[in-house]
Amino acid sequence: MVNIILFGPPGSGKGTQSDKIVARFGLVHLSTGNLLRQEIADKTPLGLEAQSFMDKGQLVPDEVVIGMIDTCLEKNSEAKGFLFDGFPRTVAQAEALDKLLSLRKTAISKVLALDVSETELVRRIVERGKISGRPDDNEETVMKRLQVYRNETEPVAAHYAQLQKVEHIPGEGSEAEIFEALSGRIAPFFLAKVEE
Ligand SMILES: Nc1ncnc2c1ncn2[C@@H]1O[C@H](COP(=O)(O)OP(=O)(O)OP(=O)(O)O)[C@@H](O)[C@H]1O
Ligand SMILES: Nc1ncnc2c1ncn2[C@@H]1O[C@H](COP(=O)(O)O)[C@@H](O)[C@H]1O
Repeated sequence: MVNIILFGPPGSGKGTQSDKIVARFGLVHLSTGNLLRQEIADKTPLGLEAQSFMDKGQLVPDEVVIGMIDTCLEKNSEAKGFLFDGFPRTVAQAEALDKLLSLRKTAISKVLALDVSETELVRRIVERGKISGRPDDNEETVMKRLQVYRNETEPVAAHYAQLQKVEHIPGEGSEAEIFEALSGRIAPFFLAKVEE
């Protein structure tokens, strides 16, 4: 299996690039943000619990998102690999993910981290807010989300850097350029499988 974490702060282009990556490589896209927004749209108890955290730019409790990912891995047991987007966001989530994958005799292949300046992140999210309808797409909430990212999510990169799994990719430039840079890091995992 090929398991990629697309890592980066809010607004760095993870969702945009995920759509292109899954189309090219056939990985299953697991975006915890999208899964949580679907729960909210469906008005489930999980969605109602998550909404209060999301609207304030806070993280949803670890056990909630880890449970969601566990269920998705189980449902997609035949997948050739996964693209994780917006997960893991805490070291506890990363450790739980490593265990869930190891139970399935697999592991994270690569963490691809998109680097974008804070000014550009805020610009993109405020711009997205004009059409997204997301209550967390405004300047005040994005500042909170960036603070949460620095405090709780950046240590996840250090967790995988210890395992030599992290590569940084410039996240500013055209979507096509960024996609080619990401594809160039993912393709070798598929070539290696063919040569085995
Ligand atoms: N290379 C790029 N240049 C300029 N704008 C971009 C680029 N890539 C994505 N965007 C725009 O920036 C916004 C954020 O992108 P996207 O939703 O993919 O980010 P994200 O990392 O998934 O964000 P979040 O974690 O907040 O959901 C979107 O409006 C998207 O169209
Ligand atoms: N992995 C996650 N852990 C905790 N909270 C999460 C996680 N993924 C998403 N969330 C919540 O949803 C919003 C939006 O997520 P995006 O990935 O940016 O769409 C995020 O601010 C958290 O509240």
